[in-house]
Amino acid sequence: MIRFEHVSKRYADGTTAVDDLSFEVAEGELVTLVGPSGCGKTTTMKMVNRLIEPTSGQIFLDGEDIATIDPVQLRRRIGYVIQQVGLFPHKSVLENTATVPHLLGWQRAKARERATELLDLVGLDPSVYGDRYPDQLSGGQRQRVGVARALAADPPVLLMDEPFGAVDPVVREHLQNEFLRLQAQVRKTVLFVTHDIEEAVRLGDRIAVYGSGTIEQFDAPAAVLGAPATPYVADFVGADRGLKRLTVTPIEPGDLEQPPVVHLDDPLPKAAARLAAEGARWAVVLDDRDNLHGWILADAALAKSSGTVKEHARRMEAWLPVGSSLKQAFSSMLQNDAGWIAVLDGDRFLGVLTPGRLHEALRRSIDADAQAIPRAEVELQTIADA
Ligand SMILES: Nc1ncnc2c1ncn2[C@@H]1O[C@H](COP(=O)(O)OP(=O)(O)OP(=O)(O)O)[C@@H](O)[C@H]1O
Repeated sequence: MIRFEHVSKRYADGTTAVDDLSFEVAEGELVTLVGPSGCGKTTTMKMVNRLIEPTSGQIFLDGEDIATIDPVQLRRRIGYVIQQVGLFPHKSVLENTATVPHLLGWQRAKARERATELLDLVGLDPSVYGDRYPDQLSGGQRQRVGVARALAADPPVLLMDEPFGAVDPVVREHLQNEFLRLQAQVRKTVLFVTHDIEEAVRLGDRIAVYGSGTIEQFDAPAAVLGAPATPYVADFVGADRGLKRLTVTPIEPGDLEQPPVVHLDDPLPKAAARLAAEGARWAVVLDDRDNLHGWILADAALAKSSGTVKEHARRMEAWLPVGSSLKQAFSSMLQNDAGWIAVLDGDRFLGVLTPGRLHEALRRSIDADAQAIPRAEVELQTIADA
């Protein structure tokens, strides 16, 4: 979809910002460009929408050399989101979002309809925020409007230059999650610039790690973390690779524990007997369709009580869909102050992830990469057998 062939950019003062760069981004792929300040990420990105012209080399969009496309036409095919969102201060949120459809000559009603749909998509209720002005929004909300505006004309390509760089870490994580959900729906071809390796790992299907004007490694996040191509990359991704790996390691069904399960309509003595038989302190409570309801704690009174599990069950807030990252699991445990979290496939209960199992999954993932085999095939050695 986007292809760089031997692209270099030398500025008038002699600075070589980008040096003989060749790489390709597939359709629907999200590639993050990451590296320290001044390594040429922004220059790379701005050459795609011709805000900067290369000194040599060619860039192709969908097979077409962009040097042959009129820059205005080109930019209509490319959404652009930057850190200082650049919303028009005197236009409402809805009008800001409808900017490109207006420029493209869409009818007013159709442009407003599209803008409304997009605000919804980025998680801003149009009936609440549509008529506000940018200075009546938080930083995170302004960034969402920026994303909505960039998507308004449904361009196949999105360029995002540190779009979440100016918000605090909590809002940033929210925006990243929302953006991932959005991208799963809209599947744009995205180039995303960041200097934060954690963000690059979290969002990228692949990551381009920049050295000085060149790409040192272009690979899937797990490969960049697990097998850095050069000492420079190893240094850049940092010593706490194990922690970052939490971000890219999904929860798999094999990671889960199977605690005792009781149902909402079970009589309490039956539930108590179940817990006693398994020597468990708690059980997971499912409803009659085997969907997660919550959990129940073993206590002495349970066996003697009449009634059903329903009256004693507690709601479970800490749950995640299978495939979520171990990092999400870890933060959900911390946020909910829970010793375990339930893992679901749709509504179906699959099992629970405990801190011990989380740690094992992480070690398996590291060992699997070292041995280049699937995670499920790794046998963990304990200190005793080592
Ligand atoms: N107009 C310009 N004239 C001269 N040098 C420039 C110009 N724009 C950028 N540079 C230089 O080119 C190099 C690459 O800049 P670029 O903005 O692409 O880096 P970056 O990786 O995006 O950095 P940051 O993360 O700080 O935004 C830097 O050394 C920068 O100083």
